[in-house]
Amino acid sequence: MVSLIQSFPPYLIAAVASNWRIQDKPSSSYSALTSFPKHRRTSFIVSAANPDDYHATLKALNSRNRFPRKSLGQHYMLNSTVNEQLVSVANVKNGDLVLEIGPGTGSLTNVLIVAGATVLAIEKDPHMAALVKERFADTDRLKVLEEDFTRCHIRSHMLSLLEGQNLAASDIRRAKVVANIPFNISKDVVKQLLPMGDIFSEVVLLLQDEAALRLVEPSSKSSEYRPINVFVKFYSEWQFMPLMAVNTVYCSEMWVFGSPKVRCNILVLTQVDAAVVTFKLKHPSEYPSVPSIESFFSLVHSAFNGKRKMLRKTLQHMFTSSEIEAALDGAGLPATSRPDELTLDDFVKLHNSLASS
Ligand SMILES: C[S@@+](CC[C@H](N)C(=O)[O-])C[C@H]1O[C@@H](n2cnc3c(N)ncnc32)[C@H](O)[C@@H]1O
Repeated sequence: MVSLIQSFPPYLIAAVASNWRIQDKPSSSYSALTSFPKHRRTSFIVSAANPDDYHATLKALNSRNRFPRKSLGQHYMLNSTVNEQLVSVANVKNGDLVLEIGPGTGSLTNVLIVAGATVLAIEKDPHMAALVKERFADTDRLKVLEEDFTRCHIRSHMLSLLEGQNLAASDIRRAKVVANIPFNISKDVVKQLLPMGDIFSEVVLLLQDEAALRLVEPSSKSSEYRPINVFVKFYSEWQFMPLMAVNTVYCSEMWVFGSPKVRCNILVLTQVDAAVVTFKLKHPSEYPSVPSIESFFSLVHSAFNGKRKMLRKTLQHMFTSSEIEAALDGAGLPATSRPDELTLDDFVKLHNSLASS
């Protein structure tokens, strides 16, 4: 890490020591930091994107004396064009109701409000929730809830907002989700939101490209194929748009060895390969026809217990071998089928055939 930092020209290394104050012109150099007392926490910036984007973000963080926190996946967006792309992909129009997860400093929230949306923002970090409330205190088109999205009752929050809109039946539109989410909760977010096609028309997420590909790309006969891929296809039609080198800022820790040794919080301005994934949610009336969605996914999960095993083995705690073979036959599948060979349609046929046996 030290050699990485040293490889940057000094003007790209902004020492923002002295309690995290931002300097308009990065001036201090890396070597200046080594004169700080041992174990003193300090911070500095490596590399630089568009100065306006990073200064706006850093000033917002500085106003609350905050570092981006790794545990909360706080990678803050420094490309305002990416925020605009997200809003345009979701086709956000005047009067839309939009759910944003993790508004952070409010850079995407701002673009949503400018586009005319009313925004419900769920932010787990109390400091960032307070920052966003303060930043948009002048508008009544933002409601910020300080909650953990993975634990909140999003359906009841959305229903009370939709009901409160007092719209005529012909004007009621389903809401949208537009968010740059922390990568560590991307699977939870997808699992919670995709079955809500009665409330949301689309979910547009900025995801790390590898996480995005794991969710949407693997199809049957691929070694990466998992129950989550069957789940995504059951509830949505998706589109994937890769974005190379998106500028974000996050915080990392390092020891700078010297005399004395200094522990630093480093603000790293970095570029990540991300992707915008749009899930067009099916309305519940469009879901594949199964007698029970719960028992359908229970079958899919059981089928993948022992991915390389044949279904007549993995499902034998639920059905007899002859029931499974008859159902496979009824679904037009070989008796030796394995879970990663079945498409969504195949699973539906297999489930329905077993359910009626
Ligand atoms: C990747 S940052 C994105 C921030 C901002 N939207 C942007 O584009 O710069 C993720 C945000 O989600 C928040 N967050 C993390 N875990 C969360 C959770 N479980 N529920 C709600 N917000 C969460 C973080 O505090 C942070 O503000």
